[in-house]
Amino acid sequence: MAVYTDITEDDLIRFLAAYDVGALTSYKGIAEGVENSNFLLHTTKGSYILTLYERRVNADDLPFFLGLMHHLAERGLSCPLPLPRADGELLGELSGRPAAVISFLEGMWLRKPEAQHCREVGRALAAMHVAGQDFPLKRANALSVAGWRPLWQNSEARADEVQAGLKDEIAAELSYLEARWPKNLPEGVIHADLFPDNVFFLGDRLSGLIDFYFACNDFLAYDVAVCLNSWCFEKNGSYNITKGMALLSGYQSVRRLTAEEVAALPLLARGAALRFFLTRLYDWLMTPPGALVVKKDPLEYLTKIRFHRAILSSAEYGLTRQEASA
Ligand SMILES: Nc1ncnc2c1ncn2[C@@H]1O[C@H](COP(=O)(O)OP(=O)(O)O)[C@@H](O)[C@H]1O
Ligand SMILES: N[C@@H](CCOP(=O)(O)O)C(=O)O
Repeated sequence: MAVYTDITEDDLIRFLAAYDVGALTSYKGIAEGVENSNFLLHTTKGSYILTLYERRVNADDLPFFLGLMHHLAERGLSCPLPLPRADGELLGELSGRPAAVISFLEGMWLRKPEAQHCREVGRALAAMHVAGQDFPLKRANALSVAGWRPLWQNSEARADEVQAGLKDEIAAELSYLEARWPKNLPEGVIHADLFPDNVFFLGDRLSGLIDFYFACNDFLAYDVAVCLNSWCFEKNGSYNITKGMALLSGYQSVRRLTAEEVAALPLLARGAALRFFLTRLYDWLMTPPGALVVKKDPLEYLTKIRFHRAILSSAEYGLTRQEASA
């Protein structure tokens, strides 16, 4: 359960007095998520999410995240909205953390997404990329290639505790990617963490995207790679090309990938897999015992790195031969 910071009812009531949300009737910590502390609030006016921003979120970045949610919602994308306080601010402070009240998004995330859901996610991702094009704020991706080595250096010495040989394999992978990482692909605002637990569905219909707290400016196709990794692999580690095909065709029904993006896909997918491997490895090794969070398995992402390493052509992800060789 991701509740890193606890709150008291008295503090919460005082905090909510600055918002037009009615009177608190109940609240509870949410047993999901990894990064921030989230609480579900019920008030006389409805349901809301209270988020306390934790360790990986830099308070200076919050205007970017919260502003982006507004920008996307104004352009018709379904995502939650931060509520303004009476003084017009979107952020307050609770239990010593920056905190916001966010509108409640109806729906559930899918534990077993099918190809049709992957198609919807591809479409929604591309719609987000298009809607983000005129977002005026900028935020560099702190977890892109330049951020991987410092992250690795924190875990490297203990990597072989997780699996023998990991230290050498990841060192080689990192050097390979650093030397070849693309420089000139189409850029824009990306979600950067659009995993199944950040996409809500009502029945088979996508009802919205949440968790914009890794959003940043980076290669658009890198976001596609993050989604291929998180939506199109089965629990046994195999890549499901039907899901890949659906996700890519859904994406391209809204925004076509350029020939350069298609050619870069295996490398981007490898990098995206390394990025999540590294944050998971760090958390695996560093999270203190007893912390109220479910740690995610880094080895799931090692399997994905190895899969992408063996890819010879982007057609293997589910692009048609024509698209893959254009
Ligand atoms: N706006 C929202 N509406 C409804 N539920 C939400 C909303 N935001 C978060 N949640 C719930 O909180 C959980 C964790 O949120 P998330 O933003 O993924 O946390 P974290 O930033 O810690 O990863 C989600 O899986 C969902 O159950
Ligand atoms: N999606 C990341 C971890 C971040 O968790 P989220 O709950 O913020 O999506 C992973 O799976 O490693």
